[in-house]
Amino acid sequence: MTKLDKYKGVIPAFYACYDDEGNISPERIQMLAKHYLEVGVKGLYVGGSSGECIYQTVEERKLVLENVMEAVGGKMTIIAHVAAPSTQQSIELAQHAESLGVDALAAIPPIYFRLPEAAIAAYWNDIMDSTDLDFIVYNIPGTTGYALTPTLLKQLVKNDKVIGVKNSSMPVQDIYLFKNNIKDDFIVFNGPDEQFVGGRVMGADGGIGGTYGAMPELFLAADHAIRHNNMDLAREIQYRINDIIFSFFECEGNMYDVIKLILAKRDLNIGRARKPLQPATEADRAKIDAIAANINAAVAQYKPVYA
Ligand SMILES: CC(=O)N[C@H](C=O)[C@@H](O)[C@H](O)[C@H](O)CO
Ligand SMILES: CC(=O)C(=O)O
Repeated sequence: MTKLDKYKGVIPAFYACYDDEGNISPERIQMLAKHYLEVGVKGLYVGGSSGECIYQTVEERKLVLENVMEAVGGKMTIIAHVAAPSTQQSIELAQHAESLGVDALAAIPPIYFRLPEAAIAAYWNDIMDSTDLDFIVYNIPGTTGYALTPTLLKQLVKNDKVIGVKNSSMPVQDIYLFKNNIKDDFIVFNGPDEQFVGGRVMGADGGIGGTYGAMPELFLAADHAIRHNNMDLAREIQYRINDIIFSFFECEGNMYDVIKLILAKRDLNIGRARKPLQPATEADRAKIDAIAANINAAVAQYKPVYA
């Protein structure tokens, strides 16, 4: 068992939990966190895209993390995503997360302005310098417009706090770039859920994903198949996962709103996605019923792989 084993596995990106008025719901946060603990995932990634972080205030984000920690802290690995519009707010969130006892911090690059790489490095280093926690660099060029380079990563890892990269770029070969020749005992998390199996084969140690929370059992089954070298089964499960993810995208509503409506059908009501994320439409409702049934069928089929 190495110090980094606690990060190796299936880590759902935790969804924003609101009450029926759209305010942060401590009860629903605790309910959802306990649900994932029971399902048996390795940890939770709190306050990322799936947590709708950019649509929440610093105070709201603190409340979210406090409730996750109260419900499952110490029982699962908790990674707090703390990037916020300013460095000052990001540091405030980082220090708050440290005071709650999370395992690690993660951050996207600075948002909105296209800043030079030196400013991006300084942003990540400022956050790292503000706590003693492990730090995960988040590479998600599709949404941030900045693609992490191995050159910058080699510079960043001079700081021992950097333990890994969450890689959400699309080329699976980027996992090789961030895994190979960076430093010993370095973690890469697969980002795109549609290529969880491909990323793992390329060397990702685990995954953090935005759709895991809708069907964690399928990712646990795929993870089990990979660990047991059953690649035909791993691929079969990945294809089933992808059919489900692509059906999310056939809805007019935003994926997170669609997923929330699916979770509500399983007695996991966490409210709706915040605007400007588009709400699911009436026309989506029938599709959502069918997707929920498809997820249930896939879970019934593949949960026995690991359970
Ligand atoms: C761009 C984006 O949000 N990527 C997420 C994180 O890597 C993924 O987990 C996606 O939510 C998922 O692959 C669905 O497309
Ligand atoms: C999907 C993901 O990793 C996030 O919520 O940031």
